[in-house]
Amino acid sequence: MPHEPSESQPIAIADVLIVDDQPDNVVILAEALESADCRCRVATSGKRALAAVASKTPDVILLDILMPGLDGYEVCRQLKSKHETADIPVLFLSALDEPFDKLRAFEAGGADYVTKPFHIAEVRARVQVHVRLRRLQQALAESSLTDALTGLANRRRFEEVLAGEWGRAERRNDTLSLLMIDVDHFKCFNDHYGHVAGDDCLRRVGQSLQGALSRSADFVARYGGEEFVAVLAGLDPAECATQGERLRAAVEKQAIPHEASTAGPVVSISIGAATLRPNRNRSSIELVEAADAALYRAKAAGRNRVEASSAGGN
Ligand SMILES: Nc1nc2c(ncn2[C@@H]2O[C@H](COP(=O)(O)OP(=O)(O)OP(=O)(O)O)[C@@H](O)[C@H]2O)c(=O)[nH]1
Repeated sequence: MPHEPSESQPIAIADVLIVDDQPDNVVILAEALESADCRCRVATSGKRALAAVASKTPDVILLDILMPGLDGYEVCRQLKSKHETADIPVLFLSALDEPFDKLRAFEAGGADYVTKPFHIAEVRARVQVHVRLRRLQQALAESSLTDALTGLANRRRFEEVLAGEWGRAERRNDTLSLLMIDVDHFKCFNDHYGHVAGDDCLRRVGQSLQGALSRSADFVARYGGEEFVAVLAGLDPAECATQGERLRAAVEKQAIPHEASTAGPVVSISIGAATLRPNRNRSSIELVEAADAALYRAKAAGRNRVEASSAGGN
């Protein structure tokens, strides 16, 4: 369960970027915020602010509007137009106090607006609210991509990773492999040992799979139910089958008793392995279907084995 910051908890140190060309404002803000669990960085122009964000993503940005060169509105617009920086809350701090100015700030993507001369306690309180909301948003984003039972990536995350890796492999003219993994006779396991034991078994299988993948780029997810999936880049079909065999052996080595299985005395998995070289005439669905067909053959051939797709790596 992701940690959700609450009202009563102090927030962890927050990284705040102060963007203002007036040194006096910067000093007052930095002093007040650093005494309130914030680490402040300073940028004295719009251009420098964009560079500071690119080098390290802050939790909140305090942004002046009237600055030489890029003004605050434009800085905010540029941040909001990029996927990596779009979610950083921007709190405008400006001497402009007409409703029209404030509206422009919100239209540019601002999350809040404080007029100068500001009351420092108010700025501090608003920063804390935005840090808390940002942390909550990050925790929610994380949990929406995580499988609650096993802690592995979930199907949604898998779809994202597969699309990303497919594109990357296509650009590099590299191969992409998929392992479709299914626990053998899992219905019998549940019937024999109960669903709580079944859940524990799925957790342990997930851990084994994760632990057996050696390269940092290798990816494993729970596909759904008792099915898991792994995405591996840059392997030929034989290497992919070898990785599949590592996973199969890792689960078998856990030696989780499965008296009701006809595939063996312990919990085992069947794996369908497929490797393709992505190009623009192909879709990743082809890879999933090839691995799925190979998994079907692994089941039909007696389970507890790896079957490679006949599609090959080209
Ligand atoms: N305990 C538990 N069981 C689950 C979960 N998700 C799916 N299952 C069970 O997994 C079982 C899958 O059964 P089947 O699809 O018939 O497959 P199987 O018994 O593994 O048979 P084969 O795949 O042919 O070896 C069903 O009984 C589901 O209820 C879960 O999160 N926890």
